[in-house]
Amino acid sequence: MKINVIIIDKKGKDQLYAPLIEHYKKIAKPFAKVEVIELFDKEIAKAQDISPEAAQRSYTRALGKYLSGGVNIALDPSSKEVDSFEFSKLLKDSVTVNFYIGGAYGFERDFLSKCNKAVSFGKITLSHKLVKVVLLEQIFRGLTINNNHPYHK
Ligand SMILES: C[S@@+](CC[C@H](N)C(=O)[O-])C[C@H]1O[C@@H](n2cnc3c(N)ncnc32)[C@H](O)[C@@H]1O
Repeated sequence: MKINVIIIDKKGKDQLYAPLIEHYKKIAKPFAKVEVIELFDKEIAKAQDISPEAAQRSYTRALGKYLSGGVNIALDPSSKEVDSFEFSKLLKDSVTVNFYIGGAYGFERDFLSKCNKAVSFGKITLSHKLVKVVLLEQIFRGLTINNNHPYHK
């Protein structure tokens, strides 16, 4: 199984969280190959200076090319809240699952409508860097639930 975490973020800038991210990728290996794909370019930087709408459009442009392969799940604070057991079901019976983390201005409605599902980790807004860590822990937890591994107990 392949799990891609696709995030609007500058490459290699999160040294604070990098060891945790590597940790979760490593311990998930017996169950799935987890890859983190960071996307950021001049167009996104420029759009973020123009308006929230322009920023969201630039995120859709960057993320959109990944939508064609696998099950697509956006992380969106205003969508349906899921607990860890519901979350684990998102990982069941799929060859490829793509998770999307938005930039500072969140997602365009149009992008969310193209995903198979949008889920929330609660009403609080987490920084995109912190969401990445929380998501990776939940991915590992979900994989252990699905594989009956004691970690989730
Ligand atoms: C700084 S937040 C953006 C906040 C933006 N105002 C919004 O409503 O989406 C950056 C990204 O982190 C993710 N995120 C932050 N808090 C979240 C939560 N509670 N549940 C799910 N995703 C969250 C989302 O993918 C969001 O696009």
